[in-house]
Amino acid sequence: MPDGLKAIVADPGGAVIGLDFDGTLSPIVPDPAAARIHPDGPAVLARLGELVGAVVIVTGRPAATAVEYGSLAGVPGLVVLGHYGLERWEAGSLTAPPVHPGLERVKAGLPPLVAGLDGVRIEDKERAVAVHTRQAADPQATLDALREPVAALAAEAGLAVEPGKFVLELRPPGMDKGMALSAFLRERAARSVLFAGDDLGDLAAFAAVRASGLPGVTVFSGSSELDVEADLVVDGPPGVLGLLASIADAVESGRTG
Ligand SMILES: O=P(O)(O)OC[C@H]1O[C@H](O[C@H]2O[C@H](CO)[C@@H](O)[C@H](O)[C@H]2O)[C@H](O)[C@@H](O)[C@@H]1O
Repeated sequence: MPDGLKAIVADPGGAVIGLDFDGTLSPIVPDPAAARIHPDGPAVLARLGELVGAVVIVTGRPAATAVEYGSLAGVPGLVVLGHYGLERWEAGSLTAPPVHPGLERVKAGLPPLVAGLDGVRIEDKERAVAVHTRQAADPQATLDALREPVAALAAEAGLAVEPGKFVLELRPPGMDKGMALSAFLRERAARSVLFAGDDLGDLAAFAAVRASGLPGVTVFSGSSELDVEADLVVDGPPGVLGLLASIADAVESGRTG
């Protein structure tokens, strides 16, 4: 067992368990609106929420969408940091900054830019917009063709481009999953940390785990789409949830044994 996991099990009250949503708790599907948490997810997270210091989901989704698609409203103590940390959902309440003024510009500019590109989908997330190519005949070539014009539009609007699995997101700059996780670790005075993710946007959170100076574990939710170095590599959402359940088992057996 990696040292970070041993620290979590030995002192669960000081542990922060950070989790990405899409590709980590929810299997990747062609239509972003059809994504739902793995069936074991809500029960495993509810169990873990009773055992550790905090469970926090750090996602590119709006926080309320992750709560809805994850059936997560009943998870004890859960915090959801949406839009890469711009939004915070906790105990049923959402706090979020005003919508970035550049969003209007990109919402108007994107449809003509993708017109004629079959299978390209625009996801309007209110505080960000995502351009998806997963449903195009050649998702990678379509994504590559869009990189430059999307970057130019984002720059005009004062927005950042966040690349991911067959997606380019245009979102407000100045925040990422690493900054969000680091601030949360300080807020909770964490004594250990685990972060599980599957995509490029999660790398900042992996770096934050390493920079925290805490006993920590990075967990990559593996698939054929991306290869990333982490302390542990598991097989997609079932693998992540299996790992979380085994942490809960170990904590509980430490209490009784
Ligand atoms: O930070 P996350 O929770 O991983 O969210 C990142 C983006 O995930 C979603 O897109 C990804 O999942 C879709 C559903 O499985 C898939 O169709 C798409 O190809 C993936 O890129 C979501 O739609 C975005 O809004 C999230 O920001």
